[in-house]
Amino acid sequence: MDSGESPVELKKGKAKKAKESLLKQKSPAEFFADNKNIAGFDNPGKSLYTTIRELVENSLDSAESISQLPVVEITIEEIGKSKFNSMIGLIDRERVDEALYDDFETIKAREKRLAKEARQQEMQLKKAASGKTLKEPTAAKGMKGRGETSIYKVSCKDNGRGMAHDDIPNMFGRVLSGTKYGLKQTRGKFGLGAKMALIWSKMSTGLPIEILSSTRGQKFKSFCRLDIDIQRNIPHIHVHEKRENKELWHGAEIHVVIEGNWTTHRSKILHYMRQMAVITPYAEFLFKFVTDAQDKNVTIKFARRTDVMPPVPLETKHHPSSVDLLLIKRLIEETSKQNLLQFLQHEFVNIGKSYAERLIGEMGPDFGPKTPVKSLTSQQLVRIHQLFRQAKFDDPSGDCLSPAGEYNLRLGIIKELHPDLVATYSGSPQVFEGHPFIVETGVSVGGKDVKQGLNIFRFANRIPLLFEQGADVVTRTAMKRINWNSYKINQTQDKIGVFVSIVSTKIPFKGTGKEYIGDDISEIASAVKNSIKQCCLQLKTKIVKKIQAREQLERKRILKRYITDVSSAIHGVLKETARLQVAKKRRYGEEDAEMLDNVLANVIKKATLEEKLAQHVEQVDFEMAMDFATHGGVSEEPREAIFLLPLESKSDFVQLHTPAFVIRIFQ
Ligand SMILES: Nc1ncnc2c1ncn2[C@@H]1O[C@H](COP(=O)(O)OP(=O)(O)OP(=O)(O)O)[C@@H](O)[C@H]1O
Repeated sequence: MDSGESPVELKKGKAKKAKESLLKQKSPAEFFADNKNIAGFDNPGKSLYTTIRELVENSLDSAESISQLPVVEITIEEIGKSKFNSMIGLIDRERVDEALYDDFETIKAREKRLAKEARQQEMQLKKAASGKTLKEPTAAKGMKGRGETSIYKVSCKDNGRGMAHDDIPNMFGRVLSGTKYGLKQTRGKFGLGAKMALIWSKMSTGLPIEILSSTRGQKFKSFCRLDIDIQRNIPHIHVHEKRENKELWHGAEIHVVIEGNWTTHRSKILHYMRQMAVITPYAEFLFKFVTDAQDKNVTIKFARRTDVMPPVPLETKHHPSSVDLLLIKRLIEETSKQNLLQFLQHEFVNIGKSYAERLIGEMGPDFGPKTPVKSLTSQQLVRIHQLFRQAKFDDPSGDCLSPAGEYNLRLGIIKELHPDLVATYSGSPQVFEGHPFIVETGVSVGGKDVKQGLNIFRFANRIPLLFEQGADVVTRTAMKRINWNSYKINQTQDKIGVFVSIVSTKIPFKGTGKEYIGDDISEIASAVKNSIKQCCLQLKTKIVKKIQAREQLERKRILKRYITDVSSAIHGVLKETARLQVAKKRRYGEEDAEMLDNVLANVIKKATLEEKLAQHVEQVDFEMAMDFATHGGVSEEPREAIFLLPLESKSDFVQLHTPAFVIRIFQ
């Protein structure tokens, strides 16, 4: 068709159209660079925290994947802006136009600030004199103080699996690439963390990331220095070479230089490390913060407390109820199985051969066990998907999961809170959207350095979660759905520790920053509630016993307090009565008369009465304790049958029941 336009006009038209088009594309790297907050890189301080997290979690995943007890060394070296400038060959410049800078103050503004500070100081002094608590004076506008950022070199070294030489550039320089997309309990999942650290370094310092790595038995170490082409989402390699590895070291060592803020996030970073050490007691962590101001340096070694590692989580297959149409299509593309029967049987959990046959029968006449799976039409896939949604399948088992274990949780609580009482509970595997999960909980009461009220510690796939506490399912459940009073625990006054660890093949984090688990998945919310309640029930028994023991002690103490007075009163009455008997004013029976004689002869003294009364109080106390134990006191404890078996086993026995145990005596 002839438009009647000349080639020049056509070209111009096309260029105009291109200019007018609003359609633009973004690469994943560009998207995350623009929205770095959703990956936990909200500001320089938080970015420092998240970078450390991502590197540490990669190191642990890596060491655990080869069943190696992890040793992780983390160093944060403060470089400072001036040192950084000289590192990149930028000469420091003196300020010329002071008024250009954000922290510039006019003489008037300075006078105003000084006057305000003097007023504040005066008020503080007055408050201090009247014994009132003092508030930190707020920094005046223009003074950066805690907000000051700096440049840090973050290094993380581990003894893990290492990476294949050729894979390194993509592992660190292509957003959404990784080895943890399978259905398996791992800390990492998205294929994003390490790349975000690199994107942040590119955005804040412009410096590349450095990786040194070697796999087990490999005679060379791979060294790679790279940054990322954000628009194209591909690695931009500066150096990628093999180096000598005489000591046959295996693991990875990552160095990245980023802007951060140690001052504002120091406590969160240390808190994270401490909690990581709590939930990973089989790992050794060496944490260092190095700066020019020697007194600010930090070195902490979190020693390994056990050599027993939880079993390595296993990769599992999809549960039919958890797959969507896209996933079914992908599984069909990837499967090596030829026909529908084999496909159903081998690519999913909980579909045995006979169940697969029944499912195929239910799909209709167009389907048969021998139907080539790759020939299925889109409609047929929809039919399969619909059936997967409606049919009944056994729940996936939790065998592929590796929970931290009640023992580790208890150890952690004792280490963190030094409580007076602690109870732990490990729930059986449960399921949400076809993914198995296990909730383990520890609840404690009392302890030193613990604040009153609820102290909540959350872990997901053995990662400590420190941000967004208020929106998390654990916090909400503990605050709103547990009636602490009914377990004799005071929610506001007692020092309560709540540790909850959830593991799953899929943790439904809100956002890629892995900061909290929402409160909207009813299966998880009810499992969390149940496991906290189970701990509370155990605690209630202990607390009731403690209260009873305390009351008993108190009763004894009160009774004992009266012994002296009561004894002297009785002794006085007896003496008076004895005198009346001597004066023949009154006559008593033989036994009483003898007792009165003894009083007069000082055989029965005040001390004798005191001693007898004290013995009586002890006796009554003992009888009451026995009575309590026989009538239900001990019955709240879990009972276990103990049997004394004869060498040659006979089944003829009598059974004796006591409140605490059962004895079987064989005849
Ligand atoms: N220290 C390490 N040792 C061995 N492999 C590593 C190490 N760090 C990263 N990797 C590899 O690089 C891949 C990408 O890491 P990255 O942190 O970007 O994502 P991820 O850990 O898979 O997922 P997430 O974004 O959820 O953390 C990992 O899947 C892992 O295979």
